[in-house]
Amino acid sequence: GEYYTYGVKTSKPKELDDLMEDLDVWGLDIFLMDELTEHRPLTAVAFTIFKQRDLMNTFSICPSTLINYLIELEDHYQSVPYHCKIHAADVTQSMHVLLNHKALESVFDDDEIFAAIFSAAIHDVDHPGLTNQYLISTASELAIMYNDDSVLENHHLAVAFKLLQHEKRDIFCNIPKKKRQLIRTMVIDMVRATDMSKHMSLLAELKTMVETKKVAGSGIIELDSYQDRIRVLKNMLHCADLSNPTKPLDIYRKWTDRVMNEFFLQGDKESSQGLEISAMCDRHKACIEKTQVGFIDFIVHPLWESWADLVHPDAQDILESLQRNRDWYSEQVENLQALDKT
Ligand SMILES: COc1ccc(-c2ccn(CCC(=O)N3C[C@@H](C)O[C@H](C)C3)n2)cc1OC1CCCC1
Ligand SMILES: [Mg+2]
Ligand SMILES: [Zn+2]
Repeated sequence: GEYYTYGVKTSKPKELDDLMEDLDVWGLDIFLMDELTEHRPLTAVAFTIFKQRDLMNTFSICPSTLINYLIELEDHYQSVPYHCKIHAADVTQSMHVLLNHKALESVFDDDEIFAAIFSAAIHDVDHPGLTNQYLISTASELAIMYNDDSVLENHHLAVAFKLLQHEKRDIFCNIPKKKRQLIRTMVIDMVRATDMSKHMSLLAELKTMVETKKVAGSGIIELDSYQDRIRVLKNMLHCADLSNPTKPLDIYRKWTDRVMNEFFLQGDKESSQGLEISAMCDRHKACIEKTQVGFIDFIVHPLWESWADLVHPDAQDILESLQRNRDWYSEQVENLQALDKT
């Protein structure tokens, strides 16, 4: 058919070739990827990563089955401002870069790499643009289904695995049963760990691993138990999910606009339903810049500082980018405060 090198149609093959040069670069312009792939950023990014990592051969996945699955998966991302298919593509590409850290070289095997990339691609599928707290407070169908426990994250997993149940989409069909179950277990562990309510315990585990880190002479980390290996992978996906503030400022600011839009739409819903408007969801009261400084200081920097310790010195440039962005948003807060005084 018309599928090109990257599994998708494009009217600008040269420009897409150039952009794909940056597939393993932190700060790839995922919004340009969305444009050049005619709004199939997730299919293009995931397919190309699978190809680059030779995962189709390793797991005997036929390209058309992978394309069929990725297109169906991408079509199940809702057109909400933040948790859309571009976010999924962004987290998948970010995961791909983190897996390339020198300190992690040849640490993970093919099963773990496949599970990690697959988890990133599916991790927010069918996200309604509402928070777990909102779904729980409104006794939504999803909250009832999942008994208020990691409601969205369990839903993303169920949708993603259900999409596999069609023979022309089942990318696991040639994987031996035992191995398929191991990969499924790892994927469930990783996606459940993207629930913000798990953040503090995940970070505590990461800090413990840093303190007890065993490093070979080459600087490569030694992880000898499943628990340790999955702990690193869970933190890696959580870092990728919380990577917006570490990207180039113009890209970060687009994500801020989108996440605030999604929060404000929830606030509008809450207001029209006579509910109390959730924190940061009131479009008439939010201070976007101040909230980003707080988000970086209390959540993003502590996490990335620990990650950078674990893979030292591989994430130094990421930390520096985060610091620059924090300073920029902090200056905006000062400018706004100065304005209030005029
Ligand atoms: C660019 O800005 C952000 C980018 C990402 C996040 C963020 C926090 C936790 N995650 C991980 C997924 C998650 O758990 N949730 C549940 C809830 C916190 O909404 C998040 C959106 C998703 N992602 C937050 C961001 O800003 C904060 C939210 C509004 C102002 C400060
Ligand atoms: Mg999520
Ligand atoms: Zn996410």
